[in-house]
Amino acid sequence: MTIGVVIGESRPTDVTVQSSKPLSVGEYVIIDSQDGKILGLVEKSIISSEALTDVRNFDEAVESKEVADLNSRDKNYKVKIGILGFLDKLQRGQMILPAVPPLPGTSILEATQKDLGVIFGPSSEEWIRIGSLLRNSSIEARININKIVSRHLAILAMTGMGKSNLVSLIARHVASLNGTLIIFDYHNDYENLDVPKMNYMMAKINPRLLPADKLAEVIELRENADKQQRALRESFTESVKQSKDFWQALEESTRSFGHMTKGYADSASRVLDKIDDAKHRFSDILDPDCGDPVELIKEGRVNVLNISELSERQANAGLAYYLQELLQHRKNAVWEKKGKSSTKKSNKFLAPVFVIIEEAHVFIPKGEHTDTKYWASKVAREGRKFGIGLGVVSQRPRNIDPNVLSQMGSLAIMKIVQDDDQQQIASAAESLSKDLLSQLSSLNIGDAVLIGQWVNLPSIVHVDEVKSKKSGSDLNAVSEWSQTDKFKEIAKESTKSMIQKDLLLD
Ligand SMILES: Nc1ncnc2c1ncn2[C@@H]1O[C@H](COP(=O)(O)OP(=O)(O)OP(=O)(O)O)[C@@H](O)[C@H]1O
Repeated sequence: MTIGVVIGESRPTDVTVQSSKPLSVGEYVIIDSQDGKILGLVEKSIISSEALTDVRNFDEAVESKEVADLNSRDKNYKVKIGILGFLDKLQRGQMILPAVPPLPGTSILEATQKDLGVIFGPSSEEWIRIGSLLRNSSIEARININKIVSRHLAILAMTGMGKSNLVSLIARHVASLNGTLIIFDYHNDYENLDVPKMNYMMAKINPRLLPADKLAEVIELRENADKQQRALRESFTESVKQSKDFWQALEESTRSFGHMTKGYADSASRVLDKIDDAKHRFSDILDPDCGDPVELIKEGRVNVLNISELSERQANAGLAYYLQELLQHRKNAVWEKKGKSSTKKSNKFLAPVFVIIEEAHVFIPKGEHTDTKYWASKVAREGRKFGIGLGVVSQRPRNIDPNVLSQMGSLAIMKIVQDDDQQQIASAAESLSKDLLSQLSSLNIGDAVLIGQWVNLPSIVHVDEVKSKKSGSDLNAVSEWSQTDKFKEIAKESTKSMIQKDLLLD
């Protein structure tokens, strides 16, 4: 059905159209050009009224409204449509723009399932459903999961706009494909994630496996306390690492270093305090007897590593360790497959893994060195060769390291209003056009702009809500307070009856 006609000047990249009804920004349409069907995206939509133009006061506005209501030709729907390429070529994955612009007078048609289905919802196994097109809601939106494992992913949005919902959706699909996913969960958002055979665990750090400077970080020695750093470094010997009782051996070694080394008694004693403190405060996290924590990750499963109990520095050291080890395991596995491995050690992670880092701006910050950033950049650069994909999730894209962000081959961007966040994303993602960028502040919860290699074309979609996901949703303080009130009554009553019982017993 014809819904518009090309008018005015027309270009190979965009046309202006007079339409029969208002069209939504983000809607796909077909331009029935002289050279074949072209897919277009509504980029601008303007409605004007002849009668209500140049109105000078309220009375005139009221009168003009009556005139406008009576005149069926009063409203004018003008639309700017961006040209995406020839439809048949896009359906085969090629983006070819017309050399000659569509002629003025060319008809604009509604896009059908047959036109769009192949482009936005290919049916092969690696394309997983993520939702539907926001403006053509009958069309399924799918993403290519292979591309995010090989070329990485960023999920960026203001808080509460649906980042963890999207992560949960991806996790479900990965689980159904028997893939290996590791989520570093900084706010304990995924404990109740409803995926089969999920492996949920507290992230642990085995102090024996750390280099001395990292051990200093996790027991929270001050960075510039040089003498304490040295005391720990010298005491943290191979025999301490191998000893049965790690903490005791480390303490003895530190004590003896303090005695033997002139001018270090006080520093060693401070290190001993720190060790004692860490041993008690972080007993759940720093575990010298947990073996290699990477061994606890299960292949072919969704693994959620709760890092919410770790301090920022500990989480950083922990994440860096996991990333380094995972990359090494994948390298060994790939080399072994190619018959180039020099180690006889049996490798874990024989198939690709996907790692998601929540709160990426904390661990991969702009303008500041962190170990996680070092390893994340390495994974971002080398992951493609070795089958380790990185997913970064953040509500503050402006604070993420731009180099790492620009290595993310695919992006899901939800509502973002801050200008500097938008600019940072725009400079990291070439395929984010100005028009799509301008859409970001008007998106609703669960709406996302998808760009990059995981989609055939940039698209605006509404992501499916993961209904059974209990995590992440805002808590209902009012209802919980009313429950607490009831509990208080019960508590009061039961205490009363106990007091009565006690009196009777007396
Ligand atoms: N696609 C969606 N459709 C409908 N509702 C959604 C969708 N995605 C998320 N929501 C709702 O929005 C709320 C916040 O979602 P979510 O926890 O995923 O956001 P978030 O961006 O991860 O937030 P935070 O930054 O606080 O972690 C939830 O209550 C969720 O049910």
